Amino acid sequence: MVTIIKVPCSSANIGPGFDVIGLALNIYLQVRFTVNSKPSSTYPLNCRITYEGVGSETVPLNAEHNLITRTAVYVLRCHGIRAFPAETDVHVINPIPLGRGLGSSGAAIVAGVNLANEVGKLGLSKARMLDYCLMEERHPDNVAAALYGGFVGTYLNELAPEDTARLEIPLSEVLPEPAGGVDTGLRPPEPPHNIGHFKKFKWASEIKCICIIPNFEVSTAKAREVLPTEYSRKDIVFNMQRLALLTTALGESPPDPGMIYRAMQDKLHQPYRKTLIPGLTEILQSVTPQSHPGLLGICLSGAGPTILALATHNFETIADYLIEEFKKQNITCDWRLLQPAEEGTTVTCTSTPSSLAQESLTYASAGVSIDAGNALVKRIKSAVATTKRAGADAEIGGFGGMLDLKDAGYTESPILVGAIDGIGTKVKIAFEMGKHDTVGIDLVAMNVNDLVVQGAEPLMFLDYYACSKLDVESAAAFVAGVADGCRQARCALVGGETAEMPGLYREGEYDAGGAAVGAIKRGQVVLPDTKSMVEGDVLLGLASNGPHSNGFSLIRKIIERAGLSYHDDAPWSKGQSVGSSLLTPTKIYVQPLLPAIKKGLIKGMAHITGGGLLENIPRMLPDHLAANVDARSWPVPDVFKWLKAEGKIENLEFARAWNTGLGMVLVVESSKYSETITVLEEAGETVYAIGTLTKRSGEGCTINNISVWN
Ligand SMILES: Nc1ncnc2c1ncn2[C@@H]1O[C@H](COP(=O)(O)OP(=O)(O)O)[C@@H](O)[C@H]1O
Ligand SMILES: N[C@@H](CCOP(=O)(O)O)C(=O)O
Repeated sequence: MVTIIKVPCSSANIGPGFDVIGLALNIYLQVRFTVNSKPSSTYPLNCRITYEGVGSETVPLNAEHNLITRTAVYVLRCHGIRAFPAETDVHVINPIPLGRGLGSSGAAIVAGVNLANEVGKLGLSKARMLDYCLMEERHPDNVAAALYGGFVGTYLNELAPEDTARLEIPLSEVLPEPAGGVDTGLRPPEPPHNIGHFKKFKWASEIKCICIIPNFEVSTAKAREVLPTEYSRKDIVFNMQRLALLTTALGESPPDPGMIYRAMQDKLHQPYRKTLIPGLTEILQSVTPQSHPGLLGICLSGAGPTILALATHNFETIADYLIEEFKKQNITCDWRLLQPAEEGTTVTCTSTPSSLAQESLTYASAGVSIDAGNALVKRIKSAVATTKRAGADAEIGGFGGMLDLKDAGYTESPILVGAIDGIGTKVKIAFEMGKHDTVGIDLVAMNVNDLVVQGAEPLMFLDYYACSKLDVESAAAFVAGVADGCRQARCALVGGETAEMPGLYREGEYDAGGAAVGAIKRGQVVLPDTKSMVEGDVLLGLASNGPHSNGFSLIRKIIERAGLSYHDDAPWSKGQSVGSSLLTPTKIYVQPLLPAIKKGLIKGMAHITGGGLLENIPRMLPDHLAANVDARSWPVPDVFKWLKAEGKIENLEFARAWNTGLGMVLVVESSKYSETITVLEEAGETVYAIGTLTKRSGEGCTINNISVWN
């Protein structure tokens, strides 16, 4: 049996709530343990620790020194158990940055108390566990949020003098060096009952947390040493007034930026901590809801140095700006877009086959949440409805999606065309950036662009979203992107599938695919019309949006080899991060192309995806004709120039891996090419005459003057 304890990180104080309020956020410490019955163990306290993630080089793996296991031993000893059962295997997976004000120590302590509760079968209530946590971390904000989840307010009892004395007794009395004393064999002092109290507040779902995480640590202990021991009545009243309003204001939809921004001011801790965090005051004052729409408020996260900016939109712009402000102090930062972890600490057991036979199982216990699936359907209904078109109402919930061809304008039976595709590894950049609302556009684009090259009008779309554990927020953002793509292509999103498959995908990741159906009116030419193509026909190229949705395995390799993070500035695009530039959605060419198709201006089209110009152009040509393309006739976008140079990509490989700046290539009769350009330019396209068709003697596509790419 493997038991998994999952504890969220937390942001404490939220401005005026020093030592009072905490917000659990969705980065989780995981402690997995098994107890393997053995007569004895050679590990200290019978516990073997392995560790992966943040701090793997610094966090001690000796159970007497490690914060998680030391905390667990304290709780066990309070219950007369001197050590872990022989032999306990503890594996820690920690993605929480240490010493940055995101409650890593609070999470470790909560995990330790839960670990003791599980291995010792102590049956402690959460309230009692909070008492134990508070023996180690004396401020309740982080531990209460991590234990209970969500946005919490806390207070500690005023203790009797003897209890205060006991509270002061540090862990060192019960644990051997270096924690302090020798193992006396005595029971350690137990915490008084019900020391900590908490209340959960509402949190408006549109408020997200931008965490700007500087590349240096500030220990919470040090950040408490710089605080005064006494405050003026004026400063205390200042904070209390703001705190009282803030806790309600953050639960109201829509949130009031003016109120929240002012209510997040503080006079009790931030002004004193500026000595530890260069530029803190200036950075906190550098953004307002007026200067940065979407921003609600900004403060130090916990004891810092992380900055917490609450916002409803424009997350990346706000983050980029704050990162630039830190740069002025020569501090580099990482950033994360986080959201509240409502559930708090969870403990799950993965049973071995023999114990599995004993339990009453549920679908949820196997990791599939029907409730989350239902919540997602509710969330996406309105976005899906915006894709309604003639013939389809785009209402989800049925077993199959429908479209009435007659209502869609097809009175005679049309030719139906289907396409199916995925996004590829571009999704991995969405995971890195925590931005899920554009890859759905890529998914639609990859399909509908394939339909339109046949001359078909896209009519309906269905998407497939598969993940390990369904995160309603990111799945809803993904579907909003799909709906956006469908609106651009004017096709109805008539259905889809969300598959939650624990164990199949990595946690926090997903994959997506989709299929589109379109139609060609009876009598209209099906493209490519290879019979009509002749030598001298002109090739037109339509500008792309950079790398569309293929070639990303190579792109990711180049970025990795260049040592860049996706949050770093894009070397090829000022003011944009690597990730946001690469997430630019694939261009959807449907609406600009359909009028030109209807006018009979186009003989054939090639959607430039994997295989690039070299492989895709010949797909639309007859065997006797070849494309002669001049590499000087269109500009290669800066992103491609940088990728080519950084990856030392040879010219022919370049023309095969990516679209080089052209997302679509058209064959047009030479007499119609200027009219076609006019029609396409009027529809907003950038068009280049890139070559002509000639008699084929060898390759189906030759790129001349390719050396301009050197
Ligand atoms: N998962 C963990 N395992 C062991 N020790 C940890 C873990 N997480 C945090 N700690 C300890 O807590 C310290 C950070 O605590 P603290 O200064 O309170 O910062 P934070 O703001 O991250 O809570 C780390 O340097 C480390 O010693
Ligand atoms: N209220 C405490 C919160 C410390 O949080 P951490 O995440 O920095 O440990 C304080 O401000 O000292």
